[in-house]
Amino acid sequence: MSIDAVTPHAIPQLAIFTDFDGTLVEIAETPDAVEVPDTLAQQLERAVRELDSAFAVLTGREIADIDRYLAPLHLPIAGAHGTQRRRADGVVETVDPAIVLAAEEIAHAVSPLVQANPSLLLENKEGAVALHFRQAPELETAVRIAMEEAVHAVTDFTLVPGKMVLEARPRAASKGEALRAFMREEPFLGRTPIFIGDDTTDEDAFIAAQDLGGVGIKLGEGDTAARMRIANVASVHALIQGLGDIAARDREVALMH
Ligand SMILES: O=P(O)(O)OC[C@H]1O[C@H](O[C@H]2O[C@H](CO)[C@@H](O)[C@H](O)[C@H]2O)[C@H](O)[C@@H](O)[C@@H]1O
Repeated sequence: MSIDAVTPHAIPQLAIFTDFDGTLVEIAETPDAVEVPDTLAQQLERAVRELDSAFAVLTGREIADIDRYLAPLHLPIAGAHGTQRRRADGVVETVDPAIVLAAEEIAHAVSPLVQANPSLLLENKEGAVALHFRQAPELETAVRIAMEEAVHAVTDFTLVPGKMVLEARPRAASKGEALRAFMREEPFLGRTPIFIGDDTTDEDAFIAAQDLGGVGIKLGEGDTAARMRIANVASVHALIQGLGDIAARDREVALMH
């Protein structure tokens, strides 16, 4: 085969979606204690460039949290489990005030349990609530009961278990729906999605990526819909770097044709 017969793209043009906690950074004892490597933002910036900006974070955290950890990057982000979304053009979609209010009501309803047990940690996010029991694993059942009661008192919210946390989010929002929304827009449109995550809250997005012809990559063990696995956070960083390298090489080959 002559070199002219080689297709310009060695792999399909990719859109990379990644989770944050447990995937881009190691899990820490509390949400504020995560250690973000100094080089992470720079590493991501390069991959973002090589992938023509088809790179987004899908996270349970709020968008502002991720902006702070990945400064000066301002990536497309779905925050609070898909309740918030900042598109690639920088526009942040407005969260329905009824959803914001319902989340506040849930947080208010579980606050007596938190006041009685200061080792619990409540995160009151825009349109979602997380109740962490990492510092008090013995309170998992009490957390579940309180969150179930609180969610039943509002409309259209559901519970999602995470790592030593129980979260409430709107039924209509998920990382899967967020991934599908990004994929309908430039610069993601027409690309092949890859989603990397580590948690049960990532399952919707594994399924969405695979429905759209791409791949879900699960970090760690446990049942999953993802077709591929990756061992640890360091391997995720290496994978993102490698995919950036391939995109850069494909671009060079394409320029030669
Ligand atoms: O979707 P993610 O980006 O993985 O975010 C999921 C939740 O992550 C955070 O909680 C988890 O990470 C903490 C720091 O490592 C850890 O202390 C906690 O036990 C984990 O559950 C974050 O605080 C939540 O808001 C996110 O929804």
